[in-house]
This record gives sequence, structure tokens and C-alpha cells, in this order.
Amino acid sequence: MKLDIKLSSSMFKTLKAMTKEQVVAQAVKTKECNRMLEVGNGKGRDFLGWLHFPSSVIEKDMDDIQLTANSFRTDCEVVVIVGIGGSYLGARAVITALANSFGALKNERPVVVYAGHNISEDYLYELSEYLEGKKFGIINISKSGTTTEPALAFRILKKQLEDSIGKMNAQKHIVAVTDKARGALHNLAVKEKYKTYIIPDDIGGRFSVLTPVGLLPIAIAGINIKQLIAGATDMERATSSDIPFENNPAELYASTRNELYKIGKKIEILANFNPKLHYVAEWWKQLYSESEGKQHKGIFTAVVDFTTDLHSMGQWIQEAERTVFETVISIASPKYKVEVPLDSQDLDGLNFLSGKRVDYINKMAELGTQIAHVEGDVPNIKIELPELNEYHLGQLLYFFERACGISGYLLEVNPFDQPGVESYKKNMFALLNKPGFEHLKPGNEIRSKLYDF
Ligand SMILES: O=P(O)(O)OC[C@H]1O[C@](O)(CO)[C@@H](O)[C@@H]1O
Repeated sequence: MKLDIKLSSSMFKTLKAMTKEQVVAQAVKTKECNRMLEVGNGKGRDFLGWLHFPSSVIEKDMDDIQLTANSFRTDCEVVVIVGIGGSYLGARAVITALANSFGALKNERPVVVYAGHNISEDYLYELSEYLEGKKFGIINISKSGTTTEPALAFRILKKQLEDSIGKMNAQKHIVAVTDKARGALHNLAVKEKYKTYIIPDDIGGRFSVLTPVGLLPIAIAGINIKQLIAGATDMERATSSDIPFENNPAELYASTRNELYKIGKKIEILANFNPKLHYVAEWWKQLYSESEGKQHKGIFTAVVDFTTDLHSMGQWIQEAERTVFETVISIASPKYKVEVPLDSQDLDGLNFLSGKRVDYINKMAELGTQIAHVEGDVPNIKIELPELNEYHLGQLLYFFERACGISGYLLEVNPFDQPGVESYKKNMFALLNKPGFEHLKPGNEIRSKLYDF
């Protein structure tokens, strides 16, 4: 088996703040954490379904997802993916990475748009306005089935679709992805006879991209889900605890970032040099911050798109508090070729680059950034993908999931819960007078200090 994602062989030189020996010294403990995932005797053990999910996905299930996707591709000009957090970011990550950046403007169909990931009235108005008169479908994704943001968006979009094509036809253009037995979305889907896909009980939202949660929207966007799963399955094998520590990318990454955390590098910046990776980073941000940020511990996760953000965050990264390290996702070969043309007048002074590929210039920017940041005491981990395609993206997603589980155990937290997310929800429900939450209403005195409404 070919393992295509590699952590840079010069990684230990670029850590600067610590040595290879320091990381290798954690091999035994890291492997123990990886085994805890495999044996299922660690914290959050009821949520380990993602661990062997890629290798257990059956062809028949993928074919069924593909069939549903094909019917949406044929029938719809626009498909709205409704969801938030882990019920949306994975799909958006893969679709943004692999679809043409200007597909919608080139009239490629269906256009995939998103809703339910915010509570903006203006966003919903503009979305409804855009959908007016178009053939559209809705994929509504929520494991709990009760999350306010997607439930609200779905209620509005469902009405628009029913008003436009009638209730019976609307039923054929709505799919629910949710729990097999519980939650408002499950009940609604049964009542309305929607086609439904199940999110397994033992897979939490942020670990669900390789289940129907991610696979259905990704297939609707015309992306090969079998290749995605093939990549993830190979990475499942490559990160098993049987693989020696120094060849095991998930163990190496988990161990390195935890050692950096211990020496005061409290912030991890995930950087890319290709805007197509922006949502992969957003997905990673949720994965690691919800998994590790608890008990007053955990690395703070931040995302930058380079070179864009070198012209904004670059200053901070180079010279502010030395509490950051950087993980760079690098794509070895781009899909297309663009060369800098020769200009006889050279008014812009760029002829020194003529004949060079744009990617070569980008790679020099990447190397220059790595050298500058390492010299500025920002340790640098590089994750290299040979190219941006379904297979390597499948590898990358699984790699991050596996490393996240290991890393959470190294930090001695439960990487599979998110109790802190409930606090804002409780206050919001109380403020909105949701039945059952009245007693939690923040006191008027505190409210008057905080809010002006
Ligand atoms: O799929 P659901 O239940 O709507 O949850 C969406 C997201 O909300 C959270 O529960 C809290 O942010 C995440 O863990 C999850 O990914």
C-alpha cells in the first residue's frame, strides 16, 4: 500500500523549539492512546464508530447514495445543503476542494449552496430570493435533529419548496440525514415520508464526513465518493497502532502537537497555499477545538489562507507572542498548468518570472514563509499531498480524525463530547422563551449590563 500523505522528512529541523528525540520519547504513550481507540477502553468509547467506518462501508450503500445523488443531479438546478458544524463542514470541505472554483458561474449544474449554518435573516432572504423560480432540492442534515440553525432554515426552505411545486413533489426533492430513531428531524422525515439516511449512533457530528452526512452532498456535487472512501480506508490501515511510530503519520502528528503544547505553543495555525483548502481547514478547526478544548486545556485552532493572509496575519505570526506553531497543508502538483507570459516591455518588472509556472512561484512563497516563520520561532509541520483529488483528500480527512482521537487521549480529555457548546444554546432558548427553558433565563440585572435589547 502506498502512503501518500507525508509529514515532511525535515519536520524535526523545522520544529526548532524541540528535538526529534523529544517527540520520539512520547512513542510509547502515543501508541497506547492509539490502542485505546482500537480497543475501545478510553473516554467517549461509545463514539468510536468512525474508526473503522471507511473499511466497513459497503459498495451497496455507496451505490444507493450515488443513485439518490444522481436523481438530484438530474432534477435540480440548485441543491441546498442544510446543516451546521460536523453536519455541514466536511461536505463543504470536500466540495470546495474538488469542484471548479467558478463552476456556478460557468452554469455547471447543480449548484450546491448551504444553509442552516447561521441565523442571518439577510442570508436566508437572499437565498430564498435566489431559489425563486428555480428547480431546487434540499438535503437536511442534523444528527440530533433539534439544532436551531438548520431546523429554522429548513422550515423556511421547506415552505418555499412546497409553495412552489406542491407538497407531494416537494417530498421527492427532500432528503433527511439524521438519527435512526430520535429527534424532531427523524419524526418529521417519517411523517413526511422523506427518503432518509442514518447517522450511526456511535459517530459524532465532527467525525461523520465519511458517512452519508458528507457522502450524499459530495456525490451530488459530482465528486467520486468511492475514491474518497478508498483513500480513507488506506489511511485507516496506515495509522493503525501496528504501524511503527516513526512511520505512523497520525501518531507523529498527535505526539508532536502535544509536545509543542507542553512547551507553550498554545495555538496551532493550519495554513494552506491553495484557497480550495479553506473549508478543509474550517472542518479541521471544529474537529480539533470541539474535541480538545475542555477542562481549561487544549490547543487553540486558527486557520489561514496563504499567501492571502500573509498580507494580514503574516505580521502577527512573524513577530507577536511566540505561542504559535504552524501546520501547513501543501499540494505537490496542481491540476492545471499556467505559465507567466513574457512581456516585451516588462513594465511591471516581472520578466524574471516569465516562463515559470504559477505553482513554482507559489512553492517559493511557501518555502520562503517556512524559513521566515521557523527563524521567527514558529515551529512548522508540513503535510504534503501529491495532488488534490478524492483519494488523497479521503486520506487527509481520516488522518486528521485518527490523529485527533489520539491527541485528545494524550491530553487526557474526552475527545468525543462537547459539553461547552450547550451553554449558549441554553441562554438563547431561555431568552427566546422556549418551553422548558424559562427557569434558565439570565437575570434581568445581568442582562441589562450585557445587552441593549
Ligand atoms: O448534527 P446536529 O445535531 O445538528 O449538530 C450539529 C453540530 O452542533 C454541535 O452539536 C455543536 O456545535 C456539533 O457538535 C455538531 O457538529
